[in-house]
Amino acid sequence: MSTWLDVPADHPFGIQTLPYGVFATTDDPERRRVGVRIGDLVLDASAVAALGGDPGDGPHLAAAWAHPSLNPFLALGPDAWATARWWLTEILTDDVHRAGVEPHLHALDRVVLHLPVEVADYVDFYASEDHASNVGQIFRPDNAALPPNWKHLPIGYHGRSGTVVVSGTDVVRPTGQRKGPADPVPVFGPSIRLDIEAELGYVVGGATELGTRVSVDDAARHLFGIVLLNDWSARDLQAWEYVPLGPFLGKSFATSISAWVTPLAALGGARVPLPGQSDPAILPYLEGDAFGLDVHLEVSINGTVVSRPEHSGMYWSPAQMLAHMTVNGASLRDGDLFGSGTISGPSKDSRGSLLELTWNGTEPLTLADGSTRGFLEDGDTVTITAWAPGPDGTRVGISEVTGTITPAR
Ligand SMILES: O=C(O)/C=C/C(=O)CC(=O)CC(=O)O
Ligand SMILES: [Ca+2]
Ligand SMILES: [Mg+2]
Repeated sequence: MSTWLDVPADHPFGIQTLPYGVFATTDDPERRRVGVRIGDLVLDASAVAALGGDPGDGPHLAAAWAHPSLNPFLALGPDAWATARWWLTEILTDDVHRAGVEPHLHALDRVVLHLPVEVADYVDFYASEDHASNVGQIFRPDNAALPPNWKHLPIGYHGRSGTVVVSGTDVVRPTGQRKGPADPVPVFGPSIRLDIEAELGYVVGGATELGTRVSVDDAARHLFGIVLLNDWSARDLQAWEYVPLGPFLGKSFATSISAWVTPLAALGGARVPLPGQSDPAILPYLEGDAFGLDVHLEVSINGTVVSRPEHSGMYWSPAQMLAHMTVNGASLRDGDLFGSGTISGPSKDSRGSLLELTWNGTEPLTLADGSTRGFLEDGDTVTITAWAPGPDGTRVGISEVTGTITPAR
């Protein structure tokens, strides 16, 4: 499959990828609408859909895509998502559409990208066995590395959807309470253990009714796509506040996601079996087509690569997380977002947080400029990139998530 556009066949954002985002042009910054990335261009999707004509499926999508978020498109559900992808592929591959489409392509460096989704509910899971056992050893050295429920259910917590920000947004160092072992009483001030968590975020559509549940087999009908997600975490605030109700202010100050949502439909070639869940056996409601995803991540701080986590090693799959999230009858909303949890592998250079990479700051990392880090300093820029295998030996680019730490206010 090839496009009439001048995009190299090995471009990670070629015709095999086609992620969705929300953009405005620098000339007209107030008019936000849905765009589709192809190469280093952004297609104004609603403008092209509104042209109508052959192949004829565009017009009903034009209205959904004219909005400043993907939510109305997410609400249309999986059949419309499939039609849309087919239609976009058609207009970008058959050059009969070239004259109509070309005026609606904008250079990536002439647009501003916005938060792609108005995030409804945000949940973060804890699905990497290596991450969970590392954090268990660090935070709870007197207990077993994994909690007793860990292999029976995908553990998660509800986060703060209103502080999910788009890639490129600065992150203000959070302030709060901490109490180290040597402090007789809690201390108030800016976090001194500010960390990252490299994760995938799953974007949900096709809202469901309260009281119903979604099976593992049906989950893919609600999983629209993925983003890269950085769950910024203040480890000192977290360690003091989290017993017994779990993460709260230590993680709610900001969560960054990529500007482009990669549709699950682009990741057919990345589906892999899960590493294995036979011991202990899982309950039947968590069984089904629980595919894993072979996504390769790279985490860098100020340009130095510090880790290469592999999503394929995750114990729990997104379909199982979605089934678990709704097993009690909780409804799904268009724009729900859930995180995979920190992606860590067995080797030291595949850990997805500084907490693990530096073993709670005791084994600092050295960056290319010779400076060392236990945790993040003001001015540090953290960037996560990723790719997944696509059709015919191509790579599907997963758009980066980046953010810079600014001083506490
Ligand atoms: O085990 C803990 O007490 C804390 C774990 C985390 O901070 C990780 C978390 O947010 C879930 C995850 O990203 O895996
Ligand atoms: Ca997390
Ligand atoms: Mg967060």
